[in-house]
Amino acid sequence: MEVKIQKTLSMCKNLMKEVKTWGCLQQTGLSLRYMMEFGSNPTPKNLLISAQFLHKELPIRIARRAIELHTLPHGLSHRPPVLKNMNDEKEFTELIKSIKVRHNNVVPTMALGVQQLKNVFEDPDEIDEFLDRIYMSRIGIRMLIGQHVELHNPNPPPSCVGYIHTNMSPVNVARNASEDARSMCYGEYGSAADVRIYGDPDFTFPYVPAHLHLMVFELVKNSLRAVQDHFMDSDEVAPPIRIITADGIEDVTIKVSDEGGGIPRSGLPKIFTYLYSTARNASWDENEPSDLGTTDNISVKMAGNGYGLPICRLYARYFGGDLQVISMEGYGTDAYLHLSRLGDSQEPLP
Ligand SMILES: Nc1ncnc2c1ncn2[C@@H]1O[C@H](COP(=O)(O)OP(=O)(O)OP(=O)(O)O)[C@@H](O)[C@H]1O
Repeated sequence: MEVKIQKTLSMCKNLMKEVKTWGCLQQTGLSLRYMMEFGSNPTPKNLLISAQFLHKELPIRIARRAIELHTLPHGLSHRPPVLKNMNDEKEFTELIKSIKVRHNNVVPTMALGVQQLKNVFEDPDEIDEFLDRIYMSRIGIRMLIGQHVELHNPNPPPSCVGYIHTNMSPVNVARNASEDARSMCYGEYGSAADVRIYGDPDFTFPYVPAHLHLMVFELVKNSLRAVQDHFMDSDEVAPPIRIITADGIEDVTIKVSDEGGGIPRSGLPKIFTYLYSTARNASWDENEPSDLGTTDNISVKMAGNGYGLPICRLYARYFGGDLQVISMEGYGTDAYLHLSRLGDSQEPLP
């Protein structure tokens, strides 16, 4: 028995040593343009180069996050939901192979741990900055793994290089995302405001449709909810939500405008913080299934987690864009989603 314990302890020590070694190495950020150009020619030689890159890059990125998790204040890394994942460290090598699947649970697991410690943190910025780094890193890791896996697809969909659509129509993606958000709204409220989309459906640029779908879905969902609540006791027909797309030289910008009563000025600084939600059903249930963190949806309800806006902004920033929210209390809200169309900015690596 003692020999077994000694053996396990020595394995753990070696593993920690290895994590530290990897965690000290420099991360390498890629740009959308590079991923697209490299991926458009998936020859055996390029697949090998890609695999060699991931083989080195993933341990570095994961090790950096593992080190940060270990050094968290207030014992966050010892909360039961977080610990569950930390045990996986022991199978680090195996874990790299199945990393994408494992990462499916990182967001809800961390969110639950953070929720349990919500009142313990003296400085709320501390936890927001930490979560930003964790989730940004996660977006990058999933993008890299997804790109590599998709490059093996012998019949890729037309105009697709891995996750990147070389001719993505923002108007079409916005239409699909809005319909998905409206369906959810119907399910929860029994009705949903119209969504009108303005812009040229034939205009295209290279981007990741799953990312844009997620962002527009979250913004429209917020607007639909605001309109529903604002016009709840009114006989007036709920005013439509307007989505305007503009193609500039630097950015493609998508504006989501609603007349849902806006956000009080005092509340604005909080909307990009995690866990801030004014939803009546704001609740965290350990047993409740959640889609938080998949590329397609980050929430299964209209509202309640307070994750929509901060995660949406991370997706926008990942490829060099940004998200701004401007509001007129008593009238409505405009969300400006800026997507960098040049695709040259390197991944922001925390
Ligand atoms: N268009 C909007 N109109 C009015 N308030 C808004 C709007 N968008 C966001 N908000 C406010 O910002 C808060 C945070 O939004 P966020 O999307 O981050 O989380 P949520 O919608 O509450 O929950 P979820 O994680 O399920 O998206 C909302 O609870 C709401 O109070």
